[in-house]
Amino acid sequence: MSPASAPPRTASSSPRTTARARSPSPSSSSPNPNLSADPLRTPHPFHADSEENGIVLREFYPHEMSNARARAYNANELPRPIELLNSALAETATAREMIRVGRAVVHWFKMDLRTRDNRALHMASEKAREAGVPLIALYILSPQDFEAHLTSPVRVDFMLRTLQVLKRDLSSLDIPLWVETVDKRTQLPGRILELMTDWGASHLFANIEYEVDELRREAKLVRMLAGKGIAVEVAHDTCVVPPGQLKSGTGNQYAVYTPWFRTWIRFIHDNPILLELSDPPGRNPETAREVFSTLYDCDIPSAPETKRLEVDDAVKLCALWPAGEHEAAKRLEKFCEEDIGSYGKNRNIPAQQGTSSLSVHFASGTLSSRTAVRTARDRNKTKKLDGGNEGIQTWISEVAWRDFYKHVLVHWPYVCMNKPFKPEYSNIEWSYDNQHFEAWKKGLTGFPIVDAAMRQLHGMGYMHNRCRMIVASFLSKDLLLDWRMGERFFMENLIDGDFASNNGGWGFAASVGVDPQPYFRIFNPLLQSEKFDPDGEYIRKWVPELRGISGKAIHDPYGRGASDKASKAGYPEPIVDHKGARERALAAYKSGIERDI
Ligand SMILES: Cc1cc2nc3c(=O)[nH]c(=O)nc-3n(C[C@H](O)[C@H](O)[C@H](O)COP(=O)(O)OP(=O)(O)OC[C@H]3O[C@@H](n4cnc5c(N)ncnc54)[C@H](O)[C@@H]3O)c2cc1C
Repeated sequence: MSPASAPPRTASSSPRTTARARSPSPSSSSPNPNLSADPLRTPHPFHADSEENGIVLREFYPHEMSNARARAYNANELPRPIELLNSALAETATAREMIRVGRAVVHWFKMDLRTRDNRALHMASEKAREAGVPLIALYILSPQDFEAHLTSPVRVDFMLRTLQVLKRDLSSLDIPLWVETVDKRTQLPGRILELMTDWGASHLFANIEYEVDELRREAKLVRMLAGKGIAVEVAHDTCVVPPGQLKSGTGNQYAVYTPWFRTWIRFIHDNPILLELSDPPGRNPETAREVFSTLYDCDIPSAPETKRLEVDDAVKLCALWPAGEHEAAKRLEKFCEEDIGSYGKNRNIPAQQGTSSLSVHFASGTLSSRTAVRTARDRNKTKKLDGGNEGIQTWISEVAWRDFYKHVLVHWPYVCMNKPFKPEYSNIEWSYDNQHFEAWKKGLTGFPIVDAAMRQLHGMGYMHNRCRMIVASFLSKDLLLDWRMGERFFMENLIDGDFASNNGGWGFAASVGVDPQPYFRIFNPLLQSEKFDPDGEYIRKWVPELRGISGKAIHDPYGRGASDKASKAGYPEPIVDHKGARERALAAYKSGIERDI
């Protein structure tokens, strides 16, 4: 669910909270900053200026980890958070085995908000069934976690709507869903212990979340509860292949996708159980409603104030993104029925509905990637993931990216600490030009494809993958802005915000992640626009100022003889010259990487 955490911010920068700043109307005048203007150089939170105990201090936690500490992880000199959890499980294994089932078994829902094909929920249900006791479902809402993890208001709204669906589904099986808000995130383990004790429950089941905070918290919880005679049992669920399973020929974790993907496929072929789907929970014993009567009419809370949507936005988003696992299943079915065959051809064209739009469901756990891969595979004429229909193969390879970035996060946990994958990339000198950042955020850069994409984000809480790459490359290469500002802004605004995928995507586009290619991977926004939005359909949809411009000028109105129309409509001139910006970026990357540290 989250990276290493940050403390609550004073104000939400989300465009859709009740205190939001609206996207400009087509006719409104824009700041239109350009490179020659004197830029505002207000210090930004990511602008480091002091160092203490090897950690670069920044205004907001998480601090960037020092290069020395990151290298210590790479040299296997520091235990990774997953290892802390594994040690806690190993050390308590005997004690946990001896714990007899109490009056109930509990499943703790986190980012796995579904009943179907949910590994830990299935284990919990089986445990309860074998012992003939009720299963209780628990969800703990932590506003501090939302702040710390930069969860967007659209995402919070989606999760709360999903909880309503989940509550109904569980209730139809006589399983109560107890939802509680915990003010301070540090109180969460203690509160779980209190609830388990009150309910007389002996076993807590949960799926593993792979972010640093969560792994550390779960390791503590396993030990703390074992000491009180309560067993915590965890399951790998969110990835098709659990992190840590795939090693290169030299026994190392892969940092490059293509060889990793080949091994991922082979591993699944060798372990078909990975695509076996778990049954949903069974019905609770009839006595459950009597014994735990107070747990059945628990209300789903509304969003914390800083994460609340305006009413009109809430209505719009509810229609755009219907919540819950049934919607996910319907969407998956429709995509596999109608679109997957042409996915390879259409997936890069943002004006088309060529992709599945399932990321919101993966991120909230209303759909498992196992179910997705299995469903797609079952449509194919072969059981091999790398054979048969090309569209199916390509889509499965995209779902695999999600696994890949989680594997990366688990092995190199310092990417959670605002750290580039290669420590030496920390030396690149970024810009903190606020006018540029504002223009990028608002979709007023004067680069139509960039502006369309940013406005899609504001309008839908979502952006097409091709456009995510374009705007991320534009921010980090053309504007040379610190990529972490963009990464954060995405998390604060995406409905499918997922730490590992977002961090991986930004790492790819800004060349600070695994397999960085700074000297080759600099997107030309104009060429991208012409190639992937050839008729300008996507641009016209999201940038109404440009609707009156026809032909190729849509991609570059000021460079292609449509200046009058564009400026009359209030559309800004380009804030940078791409060619010059490219040279500047190359020089900055080169000098940063080569600087000795
Ligand atoms: C800068 C940047 C930031 C991103 N941030 C996120 C994020 O916060 N959350 C998120 O889920 N995805 C993120 N992505 C990946 C990708 O853009 C989205 O997953 C995709 O656009 C979702 O649309 P879809 O469901 O229609 O995808 P489809 O094309 O239908 O793909 C199916 C699924 O495969 C997975 N997938 C596809 N491409 C990627 C990828 N490049 N990386 C990881 N998983 C992938 C997703 O789970 C997606 O739902 C980011 C990409 C970039 C370049």
